[in-house]
Amino acid sequence: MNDILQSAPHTDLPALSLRGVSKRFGEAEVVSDFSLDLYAGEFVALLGASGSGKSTTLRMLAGLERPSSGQVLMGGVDVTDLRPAARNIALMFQSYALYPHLTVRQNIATPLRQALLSAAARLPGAALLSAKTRETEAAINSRTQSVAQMLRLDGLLDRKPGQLSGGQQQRVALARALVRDPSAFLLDEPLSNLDTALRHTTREEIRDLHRRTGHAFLLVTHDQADALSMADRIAVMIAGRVAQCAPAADIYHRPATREVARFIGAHRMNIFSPGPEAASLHPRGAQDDIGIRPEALHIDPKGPLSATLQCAAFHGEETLLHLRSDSGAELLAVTDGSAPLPPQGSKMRFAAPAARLHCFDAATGIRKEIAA
Ligand SMILES: Nc1ncnc2c1ncn2[C@@H]1O[C@H](COP(=O)(O)OP(=O)(O)OP(=O)(O)O)[C@@H](O)[C@H]1O
Repeated sequence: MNDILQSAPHTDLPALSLRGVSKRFGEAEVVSDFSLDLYAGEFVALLGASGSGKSTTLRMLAGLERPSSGQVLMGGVDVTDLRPAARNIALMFQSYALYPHLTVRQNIATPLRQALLSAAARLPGAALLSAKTRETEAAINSRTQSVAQMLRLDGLLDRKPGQLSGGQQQRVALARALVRDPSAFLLDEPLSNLDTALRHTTREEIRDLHRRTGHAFLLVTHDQADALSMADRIAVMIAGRVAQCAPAADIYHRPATREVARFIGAHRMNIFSPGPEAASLHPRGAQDDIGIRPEALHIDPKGPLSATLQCAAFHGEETLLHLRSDSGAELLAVTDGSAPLPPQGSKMRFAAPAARLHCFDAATGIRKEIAA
């Protein structure tokens, strides 16, 4: 009993590892040769477009799906063939599906009751008959109370889910996932049902929970703002493969491939194919692709890049300029929302600091370093 209530031992080995894991459904390989180490205390986000294989990866970690090849390890032990219940992993899905007829206390305690009490001992009144059941119930109650306190739910324990706000329900779901003190915590799009304001507070809460528990957290999301704001490292998944796994700032400033560059960033990176226009930004543009983020371009009458304003979209703090470059490429630039703008159809010129330019091999799309 105490084994389940105690924290997982902290070792130097990763809490969770994927070693060359692939998954095929029929002919289609939806996850290819995926390797990742997740240590206790780390928060990693698996970020990718819909269909890139994120949930399948998470399901293989949780034991809900068997890899076609490769291994899943926990604390260095091969768990590839272990069923979900035998892995000490908490999984939280998009819909947090609380039991509506149970109180918050009962909802949180359910995973422990199922793990620690027999079906007979879970019946109402069973605790009156057996001292052992009473002792287990007391331990479950105390653990429930401490997890509820951690998530600021202790004043709400006797309410039913229907009497809670969306954010409170979310915290109950987190508490229920945490109550068994898992060695890893997997979150599958946990914020997708929340409105914008609640999303911001819940991000903070999950981040805070991670700091306080010291567990290994893996978040699956298609929303880069969620990944950037919560995770220490982001694994960008493109078509079943990890295209890059690095801290958020590295992925933004030094994307490993053209695809990652286009995927990360509030606005899609401008990427020029080799030619005079790319070469006007950097000599390497004669043979390589040159990229520049819209937010790194600035209006400069003497700048090398000339384009025609197609339309401007005002967003308050900033204005998005949709332009067409002289070679006919679409171009996006961001300017200060308070700056006056020329009328549609005007010719404008832009410059970009050399340090903000990105260079990619035109054939493979792989990043090449360029001197600033
Ligand atoms: N049981 C299954 N049988 C066949 N194909 C499947 C199965 N589960 C997933 N797939 C396919 O595998 C691919 C990856 O799906 P997955 O759900 O892992 O992607 P995802 O990145 O999590 O997407 P989303 O963000 O939309 O949930 C998709 O093309 C999906 O249709």
